[in-house]
Amino acid sequence: MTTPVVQIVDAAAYAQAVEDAVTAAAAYYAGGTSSLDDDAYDRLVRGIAAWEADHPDQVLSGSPTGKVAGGAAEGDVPHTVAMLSLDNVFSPEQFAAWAASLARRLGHDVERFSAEPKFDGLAVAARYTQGRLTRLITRGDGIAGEDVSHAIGTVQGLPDELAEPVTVEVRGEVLMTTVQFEHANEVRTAHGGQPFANPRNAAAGTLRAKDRAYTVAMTFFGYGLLPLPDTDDVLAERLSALAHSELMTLTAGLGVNTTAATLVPGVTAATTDEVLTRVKEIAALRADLPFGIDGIVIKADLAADQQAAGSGSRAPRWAIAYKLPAVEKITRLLEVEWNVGRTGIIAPRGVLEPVEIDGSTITYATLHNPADITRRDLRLGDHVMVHRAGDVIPRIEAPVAHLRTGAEQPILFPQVCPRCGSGIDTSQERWRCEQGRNCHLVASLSYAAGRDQLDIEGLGATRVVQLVEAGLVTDLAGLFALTRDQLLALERMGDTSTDNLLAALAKARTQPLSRVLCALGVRGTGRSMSRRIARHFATMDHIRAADAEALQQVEGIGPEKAPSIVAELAELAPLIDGLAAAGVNMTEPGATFTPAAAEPGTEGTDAASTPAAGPLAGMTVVVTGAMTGPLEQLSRNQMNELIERAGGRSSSSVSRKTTLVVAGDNAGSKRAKAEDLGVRLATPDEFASLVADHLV
Ligand SMILES: NC(=O)c1ccc[n+]([C@@H]2O[C@H](COP(=O)([O-])OP(=O)(O)OC[C@H]3O[C@@H](n4cnc5c(N)ncnc54)[C@H](O)[C@@H]3O)[C@@H](O)[C@H]2O)c1
Ligand SMILES: [Zn+2]
Repeated sequence: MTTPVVQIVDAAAYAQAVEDAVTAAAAYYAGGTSSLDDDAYDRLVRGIAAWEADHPDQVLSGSPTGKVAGGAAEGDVPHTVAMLSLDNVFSPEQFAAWAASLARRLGHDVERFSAEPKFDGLAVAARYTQGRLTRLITRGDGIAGEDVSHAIGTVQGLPDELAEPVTVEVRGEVLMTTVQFEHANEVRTAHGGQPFANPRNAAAGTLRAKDRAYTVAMTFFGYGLLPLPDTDDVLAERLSALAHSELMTLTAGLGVNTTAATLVPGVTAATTDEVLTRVKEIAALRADLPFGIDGIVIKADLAADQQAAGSGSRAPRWAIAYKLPAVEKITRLLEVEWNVGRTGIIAPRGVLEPVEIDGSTITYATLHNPADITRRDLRLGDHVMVHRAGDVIPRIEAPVAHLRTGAEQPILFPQVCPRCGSGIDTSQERWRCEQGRNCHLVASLSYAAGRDQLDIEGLGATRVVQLVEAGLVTDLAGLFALTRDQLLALERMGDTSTDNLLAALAKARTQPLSRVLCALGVRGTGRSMSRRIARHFATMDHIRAADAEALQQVEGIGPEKAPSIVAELAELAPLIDGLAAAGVNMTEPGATFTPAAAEPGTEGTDAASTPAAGPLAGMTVVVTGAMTGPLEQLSRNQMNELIERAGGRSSSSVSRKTTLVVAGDNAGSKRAKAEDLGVRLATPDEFASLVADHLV
């Protein structure tokens, strides 16, 4: 898996690319505030390298290629032995080619490899004098680094004192575990600071920061042990002769954290195949690790092989980084949705500008709870670092705060349950609908009682909650079994309200089939689809008898929707039976069912061609603007019902297929479009007289 490179077309583009890369690297190493994610940076640098390979005489001296830290970092504490970077491979083939070239250089196969995780943090050298930690130095440009000794004491795994009073340098990676990162951002934002975009940036920024009002913990993993000028000769000689794996055992023995303490300890391997097996194992465990890794480091284990191979100016020849696909990308947070789970938990979910991570396009990411959003100071429109590893649901790691423009908006939290409209229990971090598991029932009953469905006046959300909480209703059919006494026993239900509700329920029983069907809330059957189905099949029995193929006779139902409607109706069978038993109407007035012709798909089998009678027969009608006169009280849905009762088809957009546009007051673009296309226009009054016989 190789990430495609950025294509550089000419010298000007090359110069720009170099400038962009140097700026990004400087920001990255200085405080973790690059505007590029690693993948974007790596593609840029590979593009630069590709161009330089073709134009060796035009390489700019500022180019990041071939330099430690892209030439962007420096320092004034010289390293005793250069602290280099690593070359990369991305596939088994590239790894095999590297091993083969190393073997050629050595004159024999590598005696033994070591393989260990490549920690995604930053390299430091920790100098111990007679067992005491005296100095902490960054990698810098590889030759000299920056003194960050102020961080001593905040890095777990790097003891102040070793188990033995030896003078040595331990090299390794400082990082933040996921938990340390979340804590660091919480503390930081609580102090009015901006959150770090990811653990690596957080570690880089924290390690270099001096005089902060607060301290946050980091973690160290050692992967190198070498003598210092003051190390006694015996030890110095011993360290220079030990294999990498032996040095690691020694390091752990001195009390320093190493890979041995992780789920993915370093191992040795005799062959490249064994190495590749280990690479796969580590890759598979990546998502479960409590810290980030971006690859596997493979080293020639024996000191003799290392010494024979030597090092280049940027990287040793005896080690290679087998890079794993990037799991982090920067994208934008467009919206936050609030979804209600089965148990009533109201969970936020981020809607992202689609971004590809490791071959999948990511459009959503989990956000845990409202407190989490506040803690991380997330805003709508923010650039965010999105993390996705393995099959784990993508998560927003943090905002990329330094990319803010000021146009970002606060994320609004819901005031009521977004599904059923009840109150929200905010006493815990995870918000929950006060209805808990009943939330869904309250929502579906409220929907069924709505104006465009059964239109049950007096049955608002509050009353539904009351009925559900009193245990009087457990499904839609239960509404029709409510007795006068039961209702009277409820709080705030007097004689009048009770009678009104019972009358509204009696009226609801007589609603046309289209509205009953809509009230069931079958996915994919909103108002207009319910009307089309009801007009096509005329009775609930015909609908229930229809298979997926028969359902596809209805305009707008395709091969995907049909089976899911059939399945959902089958699931709803007991409820539909209950409604029928409660006396709810199951027929569509004015509609007759004509079974489809034997050959499906031929002329005359779709709903539109079911010969419809009425003044609007064969017409497609669009309503726009405010209705007046006899139509004034009608909702859009009721207007559409009227159109269909009168034999027409209702539509919401004007096209060449539109036959009539009913344009009321303040009709805007639809009216203009109708005029453009020469579609017939009618005022609400003209239309009312046209369909007078069908007005109820
Ligand atoms: N986003 C940006 O703008 C930006 C800018 C510059 C660099 N970067 C990123 O930094 C990386 C390149 O930086 P680099 O030169 O520091 O190299 P690197 O991180 O790819 O590899 C070398 C480093 O790996 C580390 N390492 C981790 N585990 C190790 C182990 N077990 N053994 C030995 N070394 C181990 C050491 O710190 C070593 O210096 C790239 O991934 C690049 O994307 C990003
Ligand atoms: Zn709810």
